[in-house]
Order: sequence, then C-alpha cells, then structure tokens
Amino acid sequence: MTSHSFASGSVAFIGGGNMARSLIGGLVARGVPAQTIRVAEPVAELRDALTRDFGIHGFSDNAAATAQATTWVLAVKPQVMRAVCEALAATAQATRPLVVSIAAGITAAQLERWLGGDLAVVRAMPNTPSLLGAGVTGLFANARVDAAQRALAADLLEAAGRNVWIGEESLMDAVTAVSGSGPAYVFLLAEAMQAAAEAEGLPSEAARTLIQQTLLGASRMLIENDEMPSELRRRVTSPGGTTQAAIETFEAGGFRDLVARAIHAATERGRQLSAAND
Ligand SMILES: NC(=O)C1=CN([C@@H]2O[C@H](COP(=O)(O)OP(=O)(O)OC[C@H]3O[C@@H](n4cnc5c(N)ncnc54)[C@H](OP(=O)(O)O)[C@@H]3O)[C@@H](O)[C@H]2O)C=CC1
Ligand SMILES: O=C(O)[C@@H]1CCC=N1
Repeated sequence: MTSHSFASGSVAFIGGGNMARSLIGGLVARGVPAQTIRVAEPVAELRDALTRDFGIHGFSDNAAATAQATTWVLAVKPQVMRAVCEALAATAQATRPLVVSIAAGITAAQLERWLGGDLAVVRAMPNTPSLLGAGVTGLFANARVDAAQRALAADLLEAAGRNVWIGEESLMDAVTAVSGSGPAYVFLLAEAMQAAAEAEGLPSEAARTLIQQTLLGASRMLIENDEMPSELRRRVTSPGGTTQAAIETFEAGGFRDLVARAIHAATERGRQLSAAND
C-alpha cells in the first residue's frame, strides 16, 4: 500500500458477496488493517464468514456500516443498486465519501443522482482472480474525483491485481464484457476441453492436470514473452500437424465471430442493466 491508503479513514463494503470477498481478501493480504474495513451484508452466514476469516467489522445494516467510512465500495447487484443508494443518500450528503461501485452497467451519473448528487464516484470493474491477487480492474473516475481520491481508488483495487484506467465511461461496458466476465470464458473453454479429452479416452484426473497446466503455461507465455498471441500460436502450429487440424476446425466453425458476438452480447447486457434499473 502506498502512503495515501486508508490511513485517514475506513472503507465500507455494501454487499459481502463473491466480489466483495475477493477484494476484502486482497486488501487484508496486502496489509490494510482489518479494523479499517467494514462490510454490510444481510445474509448472516456470509457476514459471519467475512468477519471470522478476515477480522473485519460486519454489519447487517448499510447505514451503520457507512456512517464512519470515508470510502464506500458498492458491491451489490445492479438490480438492487438504486434502492441501496437512495437509502444511503442522506449519509452520503452528510459525509461526502469517495464512492466506488463495482456493479456491471450502472453508470457514475446514476450513482451520483441516487446518492443525492455532487459526489466523487469511481466506477470499477474487477474480476474474480482478485481473490488470488491476480485480477485486473478497469476504472473510470467522474469529474469530481480529485487526484488523492483517484490514488485511493487505485490502491483499493491494486490489492486485487492490476489496474487499467479508462477515459471514456461508455467503454466500461466493453471492459465488463472482456475482463469482468472473461474468467468465465476461460472456464467454459476448460470445461469443453475436459469433456473432449474424456471423449477421446483420457482419464478424468489426467485430463484435468493437462488442461490446468496448459492454461497456466499459455497465460504465462502471453504475459512473459511479450509477443503477439498470433506469433505464439504460430510456433505451436507445425505445418500439416495436429494443431493446424484443430485450428482449421475452430476457424471453419466461426470461432472468432462467435467470440465477437459473445463479447458484444455481454457489452449490450451492461447497457441494458443500466437502463432497466434506472
Ligand atoms: N462476480 C463477478 O465476477 C463480478 C461481479 N461484479 C459486480 O459485483 C457486484 C456483486 O456481484 P457478486 O459479488 O457476484 O454478487 P453476490 O450476489 O455474490 O453479492 C452481492 C451481495 O449483496 C447482498 N445484498 C443484497 N441486497 C443487499 C442490500 N440491500 N444491502 C447490502 N447487501 C445486499 C447479497 O445478498 P443476497 O444474496 O441476499 O441477495 C449478496 O450477498 C455486482 O454488481 C456485479 O455486477 C463485478 C465484477 C466481477
Ligand atoms: O456477470 C455479471 O454480470 C458480473 C459482471 C462481470 C462478471 N460478473
């Protein structure tokens, strides 16, 4: 953590579900004092697990969690965001926190309006590898976010992995479609490879190890070799060999177009979530 971390106040998570757990775990692992982290979560088992696992303060009531916090992380589903914000508007206007939302689709302007207006809002889109500190977050700051608040938001999300600042908010739905949802695409590929491996006769456990290590190794090459994916692919693909047979099958099946359509559908869904929950 850098010097501008949470020394001057505490952070309150509203919603203690999957993503909040990943982010809280990242913060605690990076040395943010547990007593400066608060979470409001209505489900007692989830709340108790968070307080037990990380030593943070748990609340069943959103207002109680936010009352002492200088940074709020809104980590509820887009469908309940408006109601959650409107119930916290008076506190937001009285305490003027930095508001960080990780909800898909919901815009900074919507959050600001629901919370009573004139607030610094950062829209952030992390992903589940945050749990391991291997996540990536796309971030957009509205015009009211000052340099110190920007640094604070960056610190908060850096605990989960790398940050990428996005200048135009309209691109946050594409960020969501690429990296927010992205881990699920890799898991789908792993599922499909597992089923195909077993269909070819490989024992389940052997197939699992082969696939896990292949995805890990390929990901490391993407990051560490500093070369284009197309070049890395070319080196695996011996002319007339096995990889060529597979790649030609993918291409003939419209793989690239399918990926483009899937990411477009996710991007559009983000826009719909904004409109449908306004
Ligand atoms: N999962 C992911 O990979 C990612 C998710 N996100 C975003 O993060 C947000 C949370 O997603 P995720 O963690 O997956 O969802 P979860 O359902 O796991 O977490 C949301 C939590 O908020 C609780 N909650 C519901 N209503 C309220 C309320 N009024 N006040 C406080 N807490 C409430 C929910 O309880 P209950 O179960 O009772 O409803 C639940 O425990 C979403 O907006 C999503 O778009 C962003 C990036 C990646
Ligand atoms: O599926 C969703 O809507 C959320 C946002 C990105 C990942 N999960």
